[in-house]
Amino acid sequence: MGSQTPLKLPVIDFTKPDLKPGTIEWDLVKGQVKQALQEYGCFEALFDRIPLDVRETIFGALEELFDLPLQTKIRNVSKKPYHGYVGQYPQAPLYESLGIDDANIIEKVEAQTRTLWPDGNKSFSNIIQSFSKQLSESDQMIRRMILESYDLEKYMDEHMDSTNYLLRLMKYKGPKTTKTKLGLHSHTDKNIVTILYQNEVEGLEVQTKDGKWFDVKPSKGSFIVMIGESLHAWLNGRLHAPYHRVMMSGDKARYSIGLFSIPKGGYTIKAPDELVDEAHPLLFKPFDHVQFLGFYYTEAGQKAESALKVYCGVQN
Ligand SMILES: O=C(O)CCC(=O)C(=O)O
Ligand SMILES: [Fe+2]
Repeated sequence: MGSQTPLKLPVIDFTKPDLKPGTIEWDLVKGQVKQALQEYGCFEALFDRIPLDVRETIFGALEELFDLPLQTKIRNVSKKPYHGYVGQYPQAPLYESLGIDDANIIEKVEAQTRTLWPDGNKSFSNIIQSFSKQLSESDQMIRRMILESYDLEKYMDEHMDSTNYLLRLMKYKGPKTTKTKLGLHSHTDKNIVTILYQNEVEGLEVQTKDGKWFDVKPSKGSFIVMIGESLHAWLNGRLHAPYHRVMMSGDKARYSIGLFSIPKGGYTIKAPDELVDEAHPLLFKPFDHVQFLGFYYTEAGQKAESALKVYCGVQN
């Protein structure tokens, strides 16, 4: 909490012109991505696909959203657990969030916007969709690099087609104390890749592989890319899915946005044969992400240190 381990995440620059597969630039960045994800499970990323004015005005859209009455916000529901409105939890009193499923697809965003604003809200749905669409292209670029790094090109189309995008919009109230208060409890993400974007209020902390917490302080306008447990499992443990949490202090609200690439229900996550051998025995039995989430949100799933290991871990 606060000024603990003075560690700075690697910063990876994706803004170079002509960052295309097959170029020297691409291979250099690809190497940095692999190294950062093996070591920390996350890195800070510079992307320039999303115009600066969108990056700045999107927090205004979040403010407008969270200023809606609670009765309105709870109309944001989803069949999948943790995809709709989450908040008013005694264990996390500062935290509130909403989810937009298939946030890169305009018709889907407009329909979900109408549950909040019955007459629609064009400026809200447009900014949410364009932010998500551009960021989903960055997600795909990073996943392409990861698959190439492990010589898994033949799975590229299947892998890309097996996910959809959830955008979560989050608000953490300032606790208005000098003492640090929990914003969001320590967890690993359960999906494939998460890309986080935040306003100027810090609070995200990540745990290193050897258990030390450190503050993540992205520079203005940059993003945090993080691996979830579904990718960790699919790659048979090659990349690390880090524990992280949010700790809050001060008066100001933290707004953050997460784009989550999530395996579709019905798609079985199974480590490719290429990644399973004597030195790397299979870590997880094949599983369905949506069914796993069902377990994760049970009492047993919440209690487990690693819900995925309890659910489908192989005893080696
Ligand atoms: O607000 C943040 O920066 C982190 C959010 C997060 O970890 C999550 O939604 O899974
Ligand atoms: Fe997370």
